[in-house]
Amino acid sequence: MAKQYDVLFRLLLLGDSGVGKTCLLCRFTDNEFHPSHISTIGVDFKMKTLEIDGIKVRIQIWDTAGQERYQTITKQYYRRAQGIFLVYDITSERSFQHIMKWASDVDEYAPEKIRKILVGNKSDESRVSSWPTLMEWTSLRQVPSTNHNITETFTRLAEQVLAANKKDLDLLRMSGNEEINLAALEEEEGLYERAASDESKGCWC
Ligand SMILES: Nc1nc2c(ncn2[C@@H]2O[C@H](COP(=O)(O)OP(=O)(O)OP(=O)(O)O)[C@@H](O)[C@H]2O)c(=O)[nH]1
Repeated sequence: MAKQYDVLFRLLLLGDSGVGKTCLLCRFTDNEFHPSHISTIGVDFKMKTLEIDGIKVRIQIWDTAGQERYQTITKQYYRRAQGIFLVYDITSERSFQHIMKWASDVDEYAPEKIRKILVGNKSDESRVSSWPTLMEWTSLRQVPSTNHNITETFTRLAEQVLAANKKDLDLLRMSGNEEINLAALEEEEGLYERAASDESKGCWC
């Protein structure tokens, strides 16, 4: 049987409630958009496979609730991620200001090697947050930002995770591993199953 992927890893969507994390994910995996805001409860995930430089990359994308009351739960997922999207809404300065808080939580709870990308969502709206502030922030924190389309945004972070783990991947490949699971899913079956059973509740679009 042909193998389904060469490498699997986990990405996490973080940001205030309402910035559009669930919609970003649904547009990426199912090409669907729904106008209503139904807050995510805890966490939810979807999978997608991309091909990058001839490598089949399976990504498991975790959509976290932006609401404060779920943050104890969602923080538990940081340390299992290889890449993080810090999402804000370009029409909400407040959501951009809160990025500092999200980023410092990532620094505290996520592995050092984690790759981050800043995403300004709702680019179809006319009000845009202050670009000088954005530039200052991204250069200070060395976090790249993106104004690309959805697929490009997910692909860009996946490329960065691949590049960050290249040495380990090469070693694993040389030792004959067929499918390389950076997310080490087998250790977390309970977590995985619980989230899967909640999927219909958390993400309807
Ligand atoms: N105009 C516009 N609206 C968007 C866009 N993306 C999302 N929205 C709207 O923003 C609202 C919130 O979107 P969600 O994806 O549910 O937000 P979320 O960040 O997942 O929210 P929580 O689950 O509460 O953390 C919804 O009404 C969406 O329709 C976008 O690109 N443009």
